[in-house]
Amino acid sequence: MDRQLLSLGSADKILGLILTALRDLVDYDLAVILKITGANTLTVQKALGPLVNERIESFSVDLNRRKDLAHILRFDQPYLFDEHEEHEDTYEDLLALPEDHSCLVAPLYVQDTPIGLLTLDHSACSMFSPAIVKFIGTISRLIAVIIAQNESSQYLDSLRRDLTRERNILLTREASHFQNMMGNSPAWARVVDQVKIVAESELPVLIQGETGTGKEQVARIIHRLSPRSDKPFIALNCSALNASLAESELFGHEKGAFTTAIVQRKGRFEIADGGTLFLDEVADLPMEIQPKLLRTLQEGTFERIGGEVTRSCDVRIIAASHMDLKQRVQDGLFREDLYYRLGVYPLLLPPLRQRQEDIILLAHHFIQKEAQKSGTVPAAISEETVAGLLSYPWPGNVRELQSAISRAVLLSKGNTIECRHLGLKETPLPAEISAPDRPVAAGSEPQTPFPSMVSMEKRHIEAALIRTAGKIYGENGAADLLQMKPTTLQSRIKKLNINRQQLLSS
Ligand SMILES: Nc1ncnc2c1ncn2[C@@H]1O[C@H](COP(=O)(O)OP(=O)(O)OP(=O)(O)O)[C@@H](O)[C@H]1O
Repeated sequence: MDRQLLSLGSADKILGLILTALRDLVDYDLAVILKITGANTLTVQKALGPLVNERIESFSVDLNRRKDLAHILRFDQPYLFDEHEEHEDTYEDLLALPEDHSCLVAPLYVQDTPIGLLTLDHSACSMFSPAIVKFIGTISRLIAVIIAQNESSQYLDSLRRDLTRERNILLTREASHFQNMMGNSPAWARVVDQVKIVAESELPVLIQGETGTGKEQVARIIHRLSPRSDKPFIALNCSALNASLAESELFGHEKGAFTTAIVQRKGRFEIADGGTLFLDEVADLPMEIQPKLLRTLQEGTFERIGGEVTRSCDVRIIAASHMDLKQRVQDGLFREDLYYRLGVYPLLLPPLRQRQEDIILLAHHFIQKEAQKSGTVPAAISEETVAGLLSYPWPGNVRELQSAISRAVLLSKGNTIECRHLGLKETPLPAEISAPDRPVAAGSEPQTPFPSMVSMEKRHIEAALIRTAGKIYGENGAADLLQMKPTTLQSRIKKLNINRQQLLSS
């Protein structure tokens, strides 16, 4: 549509255009469009012509009092006042009109409903011929449609604004859910996408990933983004639970059910009713209890230990494991049917070494958190430290990085963090989940080339640019973050062929 048409804007502007155009066709001294508003009141929307004054522009009249106007409004046709007929002036003496003048009033109808009035006045007599009256009859129908159309588009506009506001609130809320789960790498972006999708559903989710990759955090975010967010999120760590303890934790017990059951206790299923139950380290759940869990998941019912009442519950299950659960099934340590029940939506969290772009980002995030805690300026990190962080395999993933940074901030005593402050030791990687990704033992054939310093520097600068949304200069700019001169940073960006636009849109 024509941009000018779209920007016509307010009703006042549109009605002004209509009355101006009308004046080219019909000679008038005053043309007024009034609208029926609220409690049977006619209110001036727009007035034009030499006789306009401020009082006319703010004029409104109660139709219960003005029976003459109410009567005219009952019929969808213009009414021309007889010039010699005694009639009450529409604008109740606000106009200085001679005794004999021309006055035409046309109701504005949308289908069968009157929505307002168009009045035309002229100081001279006999200005409105029958042809003009007929023409005004037609034009008033068009004016009515335009007014109604404008109102509905304003209504749609306000709805759109409300929806946008609502969407922004939701997005901010969603963004705040992810704010402690940092990451810009493609691998992490895929996790975030999946989390958003699965959160809206009721599907059971099985989160797998090495230790410290953020499984519990992700489970909490799924719950917070789900329709169950106002109901409880209850977590149970299944490791180190024997069968009877696991049963009691899951389903509760009645008083006296066993020697130590001195009081009755609800289980996690009962407490989580309506919400989400997070079964952490589910691979460790004793075999004996697995059929009972399966039954509850299938039927939504359970009994407390020592209880006879069958209770029902409505619980969404999110399970997590740092072990490969399928392998546990193959090893005969986990029931296959339960595995399929829990793993309807599998979510694999990438290890930190597969999120190279995030390592420096997370390191800065944790440095900042430390600085916030101690009320000091965030520590800087040396280039050697950056290379060290990027080449380390991070068997303990984000948790290990977080601990390394906390330690380094302490040891560096407010100075630049050096590699030695991190205290990283080469450790074998966990075998369970990331077999294809294990590091190459010294002396054996490397699977992937060791990253060069130049590629590390490029990644580091890219991470800083992503973090500052491409800003180089000034406070909180990438140069500030990297503690280098902005001009030096710019020349490095050029030299390393970093395309800021591409980087930020990817
Ligand atoms: N993307 C991330 N951004 C910021 N912090 C993170 C991120 N991922 C994990 N963390 C932090 O790392 C720590 C470990 O996360 P979490 O406990 O969720 O991991 P996990 O996979 O459940 O660990 P485990 O297997 O040992 O139970 C937490 O302090 C968490 O806040």
